Amino acid sequence: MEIFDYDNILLLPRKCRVDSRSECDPSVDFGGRRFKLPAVPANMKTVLDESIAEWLASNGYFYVMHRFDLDTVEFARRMRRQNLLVSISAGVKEADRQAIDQLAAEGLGADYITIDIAHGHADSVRRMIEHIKQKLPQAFVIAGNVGTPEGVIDLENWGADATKVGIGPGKVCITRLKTGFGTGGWQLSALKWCARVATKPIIADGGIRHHGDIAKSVRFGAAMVMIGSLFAGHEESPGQTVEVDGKLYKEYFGSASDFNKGEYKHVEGKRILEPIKGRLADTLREMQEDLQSSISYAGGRVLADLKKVNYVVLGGENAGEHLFM
Ligand SMILES: NC(=O)C1=CN([C@@H]2O[C@H](COP(=O)(O)OP(=O)(O)OC[C@H]3O[C@@H](n4cnc5c(N)ncnc54)[C@H](OP(=O)(O)O)[C@@H]3O)[C@@H](O)[C@H]2O)C=CC1
Ligand SMILES: Nc1nc2c(ncn2[C@@H]2O[C@H](COP(=O)(O)O)[C@@H](O)[C@H]2O)c(=O)[nH]1
Repeated sequence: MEIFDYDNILLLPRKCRVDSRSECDPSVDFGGRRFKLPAVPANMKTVLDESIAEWLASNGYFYVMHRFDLDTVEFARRMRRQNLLVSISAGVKEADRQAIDQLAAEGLGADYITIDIAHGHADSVRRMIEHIKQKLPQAFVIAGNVGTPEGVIDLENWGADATKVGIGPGKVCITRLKTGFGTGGWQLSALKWCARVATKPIIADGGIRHHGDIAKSVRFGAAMVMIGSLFAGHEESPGQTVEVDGKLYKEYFGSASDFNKGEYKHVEGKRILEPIKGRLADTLREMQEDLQSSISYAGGRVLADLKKVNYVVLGGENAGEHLFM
C-alpha cells in the first residue's frame, strides 16, 4: 500500500478547457442539497458558534454545529424559526438520544446529524444510527470517525448516509502520541484506501493545511472536507482572543482537550494559538477562487473533474508518477 500525505503529493495539470477560472464550478451536492464549497468548518467550540452557523447556512455553505455545552434542541428551534438548514452533532450517550427524541417530539427534526466520537467504529455508533433512523428517518446521518475500510463498510452497513474519515490527523490532536493509533501523517492515503470501498460520500476530516489540500482530498475520494485550524483564526471565531508581543491570536483547542472537557481525563487534544487572519467570508471567497483554479488545472469545469487527474508522489519509497486508473 502506498503511504503519503498532503505535503508529498502533487496533482498533474491537464489541458485547460476554460477561458476564465470563473467558468469553473466548485459547488457540491451533498446529502441532496447543493453547497458552494466541498469544505465545512469542524464542529468544534473554537471554530464555530450559533451565529457563524446561521451565517454559513444563510450564505449557501454547509455547516455542522458542535455539541459541546450547547442545547442542541434550542439551536434547532432557532434555525427552524429562520427557515435555515438544521445540521447538528450528536454523541452516543443517553442525553444525545433524548435530544433526538425531543427533536422528533416537537416536529423540529434535523436535516443533517453528525455522530461524532473519537473511535467511531463502535457498536455505540451502530445503536445511535439505529435510534436516529427510527426517530428521524428523514435526517441525513454522517457517522465517524474511522480510519479504515472496515470502519467505512460497517458504518455504511449500519445505516450511515456518509462517513467521516480521520483518526488523529488534526492540528490540535495528540491521539497518535497518547495512544499510538491513527491516520496522522498518512491521512490522504488512508482516505484513498477508504474511498476504494465506500459506496456513500466520505468527509475527509483533519490535516488540511492549505487550500490546495481540498483539491487533493477530492482527487482521492472525498465528497467534502472538514477543516478546523484554517477556520479557527478569524476575527469572528469563537475562541478567546489573545495578544502576544503585540500580535493577535485566537485560541484553538481540541474537543478532547482538557480545555473543552473541563477536566484532565482521557485527554487526546491540546490548545494552540492561531494568528488572526481577517474575516471568515474572505477566507471562504479565497478558498472558492483557489478551488476554481484547481479545477482549471485539472482541465475541467466542475469539481468532479478533479478526480480524473494523475499525481506524483514526492520523495520516499513511493516516489514517482501515478497514472489515473
Ligand atoms: N478525529 C479524531 O482523531 C478524534 C476526535 N475527537 C473528537 O473529540 C470529541 C470528543 O470525543 P469523545 O471523547 O469520543 O466523545 P464523548 O466524550 O461524547 O464520548 C463518546 C463515548 O464514547 C466513549 N469512547 C470515547 N473514546 C472511546 C474509545 N477509544 N473506546 C471506547 N469508547 C470510547 C466514551 O466513553 P469513555 O470516555 O468512558 O471511554 C463515551 O461514552 C469528538 O468531537 C471527537 O470527534 C477526539 C479524539 C480523536
Ligand atoms: N485527536 C483529536 N482530534 C480532534 C480533537 N478535536 C478535534 N479533532 C479533530 O481534528 C479535526 C480538525 O483538524 P484540523 O487539522 O483541520 O485542525 C476535527 O474535525 C476533529 O476530527 C481532539 O481533541 N483530539
